[in-house]
Amino acid sequence: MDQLLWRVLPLLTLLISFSLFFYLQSPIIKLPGDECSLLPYSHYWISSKRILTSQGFISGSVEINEGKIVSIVEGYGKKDNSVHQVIDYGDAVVMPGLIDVHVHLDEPGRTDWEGFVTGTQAAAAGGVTTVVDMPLNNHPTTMSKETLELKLEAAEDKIYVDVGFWGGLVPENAQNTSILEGLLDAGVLGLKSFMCPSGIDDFPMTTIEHIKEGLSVLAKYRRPLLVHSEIQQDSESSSELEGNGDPHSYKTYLDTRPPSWEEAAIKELVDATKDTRIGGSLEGAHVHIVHLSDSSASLDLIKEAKRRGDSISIETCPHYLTFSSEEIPDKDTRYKCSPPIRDASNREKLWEALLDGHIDLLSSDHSPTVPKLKLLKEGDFLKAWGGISSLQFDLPVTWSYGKKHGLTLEKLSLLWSQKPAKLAGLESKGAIAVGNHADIVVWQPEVEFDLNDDYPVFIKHPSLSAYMGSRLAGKVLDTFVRGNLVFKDGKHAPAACGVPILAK
Ligand SMILES: NC(=O)NC(NC(N)=O)C(=O)[O-]
Ligand SMILES: [Zn+2]
Ligand SMILES: [Zn+2]
Repeated sequence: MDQLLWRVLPLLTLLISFSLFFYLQSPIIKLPGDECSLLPYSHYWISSKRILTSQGFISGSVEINEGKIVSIVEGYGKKDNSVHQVIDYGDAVVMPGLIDVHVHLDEPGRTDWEGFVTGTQAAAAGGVTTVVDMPLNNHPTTMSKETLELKLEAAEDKIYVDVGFWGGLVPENAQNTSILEGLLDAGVLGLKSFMCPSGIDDFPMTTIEHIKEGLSVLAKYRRPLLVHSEIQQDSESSSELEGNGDPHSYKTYLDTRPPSWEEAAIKELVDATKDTRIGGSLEGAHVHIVHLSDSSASLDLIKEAKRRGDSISIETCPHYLTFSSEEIPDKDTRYKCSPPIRDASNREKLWEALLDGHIDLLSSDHSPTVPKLKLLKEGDFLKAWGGISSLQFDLPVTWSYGKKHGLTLEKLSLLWSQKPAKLAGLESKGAIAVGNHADIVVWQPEVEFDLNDDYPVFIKHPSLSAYMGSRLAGKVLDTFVRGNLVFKDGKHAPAACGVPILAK
């Protein structure tokens, strides 16, 4: 009997110490009712042969505990599944989650257009772990502390990924800097303004004088101003064409918004940004040109400003890199946006600028509406709502077209995670690095899929997206936001546990 005991005892001790080990790790066991994550633990390792860290690709594991990345270990297969909670992704790519800094979520006020639930579920399904919401299309527009508070209230328990907010710079608050300071103190990550009509009555356009006022306030806060850079030109040709062309033809619309609109706005902006240089009167302020379409004179002006040392950056969007005006079918208003999608040679020059680093980052400018206002049946390009619907497809669209142009995964991540994090001032996001939020997308660049009616699309109005019907490469498997597995195999976590991001 004694002998038997001596044989069993070491085994028993081993068993007890194992159980104790797991018990002590037990923050990994979440409280019942915590429905933020599809994982039952919060301390675990992600392993893969292709992990894109801030130091480049490694084969190995990322340790995640309580929402943060706590260690990164090289050597795939080194983590023993029987001792640790390991999620082994094989050769799927593990990359920082995408940060989409230009999204119109339209809530409160126009939840029938999009909304926090649908928009952020679409983001999670597309590997986008943070979105920054635009101050317009929601009603009221976000241009004061009070209207930001309405946004925050509306977002409560509805966001599946983290959400930051841009505030609006409009004539009213540009002339009353205490409203502007109140808005910035309340936590918007920066401001956004339009140099042409925005299409929304309670978001009026700003002149360069308003913009300079805004920049002088922003300089103190060291936060950026994002500008929709088009100024309407009263050239005879544009007004003539607006009246006379066939509204069902895309070219009619294209001709009403020539590149000279973008050029005129950017000319005024780069004149102002010379003061953002070190030692200048606007040092600390930064101008970010949103959704650049014109890859000729407008781009040259910005390149020159950058060379001089101005604090200025540019984004473009996948639709300008994917589509071309020649290919847009008559009456297909899904492609209408401003500035407009231009011809194929313009698109190729945009790719060149993107790959050469002259264009800093990518964003979706996801700007949906209700199908009725997109006039899909009538097909009237002049009257239809301008805006592209694409949030869920940022990653596969960029990759599908980008790889043909020589885009690498490293560059893709720079454009979609690292640079956007920098623009929005999100210091703990945008890279897989120790100490950062565990915001991660796991995806298979080589896997193709058809974006057809059977595909699970979470944006509110899939029929408005010009990408529907296309075949894309790059399948998102899983998405983690601050360590919570928020999306897996087509399903979201039961609760919406994204966090509103406010600047301090
Ligand atoms: N009111 C809008 O959402 N406008 C948007 N519309 C586009 N891009 O067509 C935009 O970002 O300018
Ligand atoms: Zn715009
Ligand atoms: Zn927009």
